[in-house]
Amino acid sequence: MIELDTLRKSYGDEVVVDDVSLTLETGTITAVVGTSGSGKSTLLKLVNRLVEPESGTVRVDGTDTRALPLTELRRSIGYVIQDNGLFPHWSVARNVGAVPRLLGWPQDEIDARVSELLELMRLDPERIGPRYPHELSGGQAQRVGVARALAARPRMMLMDEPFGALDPVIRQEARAELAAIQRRLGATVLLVTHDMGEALSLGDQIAVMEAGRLLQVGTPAEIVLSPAAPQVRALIGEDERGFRHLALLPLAPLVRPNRAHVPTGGAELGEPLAAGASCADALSRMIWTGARMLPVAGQAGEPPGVVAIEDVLAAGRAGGPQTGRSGRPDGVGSGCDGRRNRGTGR
Ligand SMILES: Nc1ncnc2c1ncn2[C@@H]1O[C@H](COP(=O)(O)OP(=O)(O)OP(=O)(O)O)[C@@H](O)[C@H]1O
Repeated sequence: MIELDTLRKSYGDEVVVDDVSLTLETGTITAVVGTSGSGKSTLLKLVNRLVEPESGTVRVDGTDTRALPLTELRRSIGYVIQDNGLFPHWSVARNVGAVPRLLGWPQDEIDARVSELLELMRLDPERIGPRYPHELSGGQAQRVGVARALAARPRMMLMDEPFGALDPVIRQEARAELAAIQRRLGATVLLVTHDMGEALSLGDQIAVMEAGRLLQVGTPAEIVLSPAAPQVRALIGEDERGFRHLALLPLAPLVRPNRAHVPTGGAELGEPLAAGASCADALSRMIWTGARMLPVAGQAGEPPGVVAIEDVLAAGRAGGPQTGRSGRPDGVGSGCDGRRNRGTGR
């Protein structure tokens, strides 16, 4: 667990981080969102002590980070910054292997890890490994930056707009990949993003910042259903709340047996929706095809079923009969069980 306890930092007479307290549970992703200049990056830098707080404490598993040697602290925390921060005179492979090398890993293990991570990031180790950062596109350099941060399997990751330079398709894949890696490593992640959709799809917890202060901390469902301030409402987008809510809701609880004999796929309806799809995915397909009922693939050995537009709309309605404040179901058939629907957020 990482605890930020009343952290404060000023530059001149501007208080950039204003008594911020936040707990990051082990193995979770906390997404920090907020307007430009609200202090998000500075908050991240206070955690790995790239910036020292004027007052307040950061504790990692109960230990005040000031009690740890700075190099040990930094090596134990993966750090990804927007402009990737790669060493320009080092090859990609050397950049990715930097922390394992500092930690004294044997060279063959470093080489294997570098190849594994580059492949994970869809970068050909043979072709891209020997290149220098200036020979990469912005998106490739950003993926190398993420690979480097993951290299020594850190238990903590600080990520500052890690996907900003990626095109939408690769960004979606990179998000899904991050979620999978994070689950596998059980890492604790603090992620800064401008993109509310990214925050909602990746975050177990969302922290909204404004002028150095935390306006609201909550689950994605709490932020969407009960924004605590007009600024939070604005970040969500008044007219996007319905879709944002639907993107958080897994479709599975709404699936009925296929008694209506809806065709399972075909050119008109497309492939059946994946068992792990969100309610937003279903509604989007319904709008596009004009179908009011769609086939859904079965979960692990279950037969395929169908989903009806009425159920999707009812599940997405804020304050509707099925939706509680925390996003947990109050009744049978609700699609809103508060579970994050990672990787399909928009
Ligand atoms: N080293 C510094 N010296 C002086 N002022 C700074 C310094 N670093 C940040 N600031 C100021 O602190 C405020 C918060 O900056 P920060 O980078 O933390 O915001 P942010 O929310 O991450 O912004 P963005 O979303 O635009 O990246 C800004 O007004 C910025 O100008």
